[in-house]
Amino acid sequence: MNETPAIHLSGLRKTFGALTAVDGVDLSIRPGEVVALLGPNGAGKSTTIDLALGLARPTAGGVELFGAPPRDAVAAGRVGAMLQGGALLPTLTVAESVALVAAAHRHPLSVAEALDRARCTEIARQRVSKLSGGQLQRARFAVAVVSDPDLLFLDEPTAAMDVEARRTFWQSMRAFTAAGRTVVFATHYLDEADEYADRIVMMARGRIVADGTPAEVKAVVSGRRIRATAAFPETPASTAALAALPGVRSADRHGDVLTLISDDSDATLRALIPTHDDIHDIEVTAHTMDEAFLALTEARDTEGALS
Ligand SMILES: Nc1ncnc2c1ncn2[C@@H]1O[C@H](COP(=O)(O)OP(=O)(O)OP(=O)(O)O)[C@@H](O)[C@H]1O
Repeated sequence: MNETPAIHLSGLRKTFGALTAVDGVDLSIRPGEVVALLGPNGAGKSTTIDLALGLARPTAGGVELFGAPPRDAVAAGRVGAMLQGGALLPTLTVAESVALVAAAHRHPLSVAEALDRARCTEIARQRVSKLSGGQLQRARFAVAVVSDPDLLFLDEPTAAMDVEARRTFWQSMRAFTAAGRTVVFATHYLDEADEYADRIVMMARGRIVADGTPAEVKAVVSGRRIRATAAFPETPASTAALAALPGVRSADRHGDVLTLISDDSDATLRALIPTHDDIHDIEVTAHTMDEAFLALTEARDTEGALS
């Protein structure tokens, strides 16, 4: 394929003193892809976005947007962004904020069109200082799309929104991406990434630990933890028998407390209960995202990237 990528990051690194925030990221995103950057706090998502936009200088490695340095793509109005720290002037109305940014671009949308796309028409005359968290995010989205960009970066766009506001936000995003634009959004939420992205790039500790379709990435992180209290004696043979149950990835026992990590908790429980009638207080929980990221980071450290 010889299409120029919308985003090309190669060997990207960023250190802050002794801390490595981005640790050798290679990533190519095609025009039209909607990509979620998924990861826990401190994974390096915001720093990667800042580097991609040319707002921070990499310690090593390179960034190209549409085959050119970020500043060229930004100057050409091809890139929009909604960043975590991006403030709007509190005394302006929403419409004035959008108009101000539109004036800085060569081929902007009309203010009315940008407000409409961001579902901001009814709050157009409100002052920024009076907006709720969700309204403020919509206003920031209107500002990000007024240049009619081909590529949009969104850093945790729904952070301050309730469920309804999130739904409205993603509807306007769908309308934006239906026209073939490229979107990269950072999020902590697997469900949000699953529902709205074509591709999920998972980051942990500054690195990419998984990269694939939502179905592929969900399969990697969807393990369940089964915890139970066991009365039977702890022997190597009893632990090995637990580890051999269907779906079990690992079996661990500390005193009476048994912990199984399973890829198929239903199958594991169906086999466990008939053969172990002396266990009780069974509890099944989803892996937390942090546990999944940790497991992936450790797997990558020992086996190479899971992608
Ligand atoms: N300007 C800075 N100076 C020093 N350290 C920084 C700076 N910016 C980020 N960091 C550190 O780099 C690491 C990565 O931060 P980053 O904000 O990129 O992560 P993130 O994945 O976006 O996290 P979050 O989801 O909390 O926004 C963190 O440990 C953070 O404290």
